[in-house]
Amino acid sequence: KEPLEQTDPSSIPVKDLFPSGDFPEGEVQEYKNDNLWRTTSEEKREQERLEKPLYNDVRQAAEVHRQVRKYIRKYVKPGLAMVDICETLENMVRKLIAENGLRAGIAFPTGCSLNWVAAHWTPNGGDKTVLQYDDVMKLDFGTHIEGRIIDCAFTVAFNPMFDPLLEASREATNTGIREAGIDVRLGDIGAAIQEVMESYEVEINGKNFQVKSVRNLNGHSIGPYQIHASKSVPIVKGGEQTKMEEGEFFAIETFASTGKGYVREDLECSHYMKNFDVGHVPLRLPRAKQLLATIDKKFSTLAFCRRYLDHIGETKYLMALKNLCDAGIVQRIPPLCDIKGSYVAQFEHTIYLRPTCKEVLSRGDDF
Ligand SMILES: O=S(=O)(c1cccs1)N(Cc1ccc(F)cc1)Cc1ncn[nH]1
Ligand SMILES: [Mn+2]
Ligand SMILES: [Mn+2]
Ligand SMILES: [Mn+2]
Repeated sequence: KEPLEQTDPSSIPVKDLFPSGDFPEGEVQEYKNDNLWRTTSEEKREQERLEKPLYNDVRQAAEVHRQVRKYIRKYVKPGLAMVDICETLENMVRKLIAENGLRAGIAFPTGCSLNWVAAHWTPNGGDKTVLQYDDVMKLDFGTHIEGRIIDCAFTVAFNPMFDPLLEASREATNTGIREAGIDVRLGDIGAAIQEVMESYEVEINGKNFQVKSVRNLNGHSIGPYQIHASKSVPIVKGGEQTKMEEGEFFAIETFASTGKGYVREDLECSHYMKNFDVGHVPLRLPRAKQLLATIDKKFSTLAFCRRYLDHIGETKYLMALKNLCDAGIVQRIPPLCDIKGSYVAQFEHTIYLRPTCKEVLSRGDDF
């Protein structure tokens, strides 16, 4: 059967567009250097046939990501409230992914960090922030099917003076993706990313800057229901000798800055996430006990934000949430900021190191 046509704005769940259950493959890249044997190995091809259900889950999540961002790019304009941008995006993800509890849905809070805020900012309820013409907004959102997460981000700026800053991150991210591969040292990827990043200079409001790669932000490996697994992918040169391995998912993301190229925690926290390696903890405080039960049921180990607690009907939860954080059960993930007045751009894709090739799962015709 032929895939059906999506409406505009999108309304049909992606799984109904692909009745065969086979979802579009991402961009396939061959591994560099001596891994070319993998492309033709019968054993490796057989291994992939056995992994087909996994590929279709994560490819469905990737197709949802592509369709949502295609609509949102047209929708975002100066003058829109940040809350409206996030809720429009989140409602579209819920529809296109056919949200179903912990089996299919939003994977983490919609990052819409502005200007010198690099990551992990989303408005809390009641926030009045409005998007401006001169803003540099990083839209970083996640989709998942059965806990298989697509973590993918792009930057929106209306003023063309920011184009070279955006291009620096976009080219650096594509360089990181090309360098990635089985047995590649994470530190070597960081060096390649930094070299591209620092080859850019930008003029903003009459001042010249050499673009810096933010040295304390990283890409990361991804596991089932675990947005950051054990490995970090540096975006500057350094000694990281750990290697990438077959069968791993990675978020390759870079951050281009006109500031210090170094971020610190600042502003009110919105993002939270259960610690992956914390088991069952007996709690006496009734509100904390009830909130933990809700988190376990609605988010499990996926990251969430205050607006998501509002969305499921939780109220007056801040003290209980503080209790869970102080007990080490939930971690705060605060906004990460370069110096005030600077600008940061980001591009991010999720890749999978398949037995026969590297698949850029979230690649679209946009970036
Ligand atoms: O900075 S991270 O915490 C990190 C941890 C280890 C290496 S990188 N982080 C993981 C994450 C944390 C909270 C989220 F809601 C979503 C993701 C990277 C990231 N943020 C956005 N996209 N990707
Ligand atoms: Mn991300
Ligand atoms: Mn990421
Ligand atoms: Mn108990």
